[in-house]
Parts: sequence; structure tokens; C-alpha cells
Amino acid sequence: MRQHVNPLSSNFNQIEKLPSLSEMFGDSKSNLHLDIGCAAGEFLFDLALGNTSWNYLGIEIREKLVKNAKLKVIEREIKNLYFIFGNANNILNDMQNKFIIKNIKSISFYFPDPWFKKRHYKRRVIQPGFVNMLSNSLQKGTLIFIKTDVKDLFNYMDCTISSNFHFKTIDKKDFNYSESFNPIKLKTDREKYVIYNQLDIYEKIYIKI
Ligand SMILES: C[S@@+](CC[C@H](N)C(=O)[O-])C[C@H]1O[C@@H](n2cnc3c(N)ncnc32)[C@H](O)[C@@H]1O
Repeated sequence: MRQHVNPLSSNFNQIEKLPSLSEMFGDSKSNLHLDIGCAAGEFLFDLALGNTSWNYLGIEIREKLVKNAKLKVIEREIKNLYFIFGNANNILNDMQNKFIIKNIKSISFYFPDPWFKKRHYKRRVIQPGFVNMLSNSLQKGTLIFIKTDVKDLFNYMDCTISSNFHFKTIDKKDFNYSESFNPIKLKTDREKYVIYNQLDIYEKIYIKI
């Protein structure tokens, strides 16, 4: 099992300067989806190649994975996909990067690192302060998708997001995926593993009101 990267390490205090949306994407006006903790980005490559009318942005804290993903984007000449290295919390809290939050239509937190020990909960990517920042900066109507196979982590994320009154739960049954960032319900690597091993999946969708 891989060692989780501690996002609170000072290694991640330095944030890479992000290019503008028009430097990141061929058509900067397309709807933008942000995937937080995208690992090697396989899910985003599948989405970007299958759904060229959306732009996709991945943030990942493991630098090597991001370097490789960036090289693959260049080699394959994909114009609607971009990767950022670093701790998502630091990147999105940075004033210079507010333009990203203002422009996103949806965010996914799919199978984030669970950090099982109570003293490590503060390393989990979804934190009250982070949700508060999102609620202050996201446009109304922006969607947040969470998924995990860890019940305790699901309860923690759900409680953190639901206790912010700017976010309302959307009933999954009423949700029309065909117009979302993931029209054909592609799955992440972790989700494929979880399904193969017949583990439970806990998920929820929220909308900024
Ligand atoms: C369990 S993996 C899941 C990967 C992928 N989302 C999936 O469903 O297959 C969680 C990923 O989140 C990354 N990660 C954890 N904390 C992060 C943070 N604060 N910012 C960015 N990435 C983070 C980890 O390095 C890891 O690649």
C-alpha cells in the first residue's frame, strides 16, 4: 500500500504560478470541471478525450504523477486538459488563483485519502475552512461531487459540506448526468477497484445556492 503524502508538510507551501485559462485550454470559454486528488489523471484523460466540449483541470499532490500527466497531454496534443501539482487547499486558497474557483462549473472529490486516525483528520482534503472558502467564492449553481468507499470519511465530508448553508444536497435520482462533466458516468481507477472488490460506495452531490 502506498504511503500517503502529508499535505500539511512545508514542502507544499510554495505554489506554482498558474497560467491563465486561455493558456491552459484551447477554448477557455468551455465549461470547466476540477478534479481534486486526480492521481495519474487516467479518469481525466478519459473524460477529456470523450467529452471535448468541457475543459478538465486536475490537482494532485504527488509531483511525479503530475509531471508524467503533463507530458502525456503534450504528446497527445490534448487541448481541454491541464494538471496542477500541489496541495489543493493551498492552491485554491491562494488569492492569485481565485480565477479558477470563479470559473468552475463542478468539482469532484473522488476517493480522497482517508487518513483514518483522528489526529490526522486535519490532513483530509475537505476541511471546514476549505468548504467555507469554496462557499464564498464559487458561483451559484456550481456542483460538488463526493465519492468514497470509507463510511467514516463519507460522514465527515458530508457533515462538513452540509453544515455550510450555501450547499444543498441534490437527489442522485433526479440528477441528469448527460449534461454534467461526466455524461457517460466514467469511473476513476479507485472506483473500478472498489467495484471489482464488491465494496460499498458512498456518494453525494451538492449544489451551491
Ligand atoms: C486514493 S487516491 C484517489 C485517486 C483518484 N481520485 C481515484 O478515485 O482513483 C487520492 C489522491 O489524492 C491525492 N491527494 C491527497 N491529498 C491531496 C491534496 N491535499 N491535494 C491534492 N491531492 C491530494 C493523493 O496523492 C492521491 O493521488
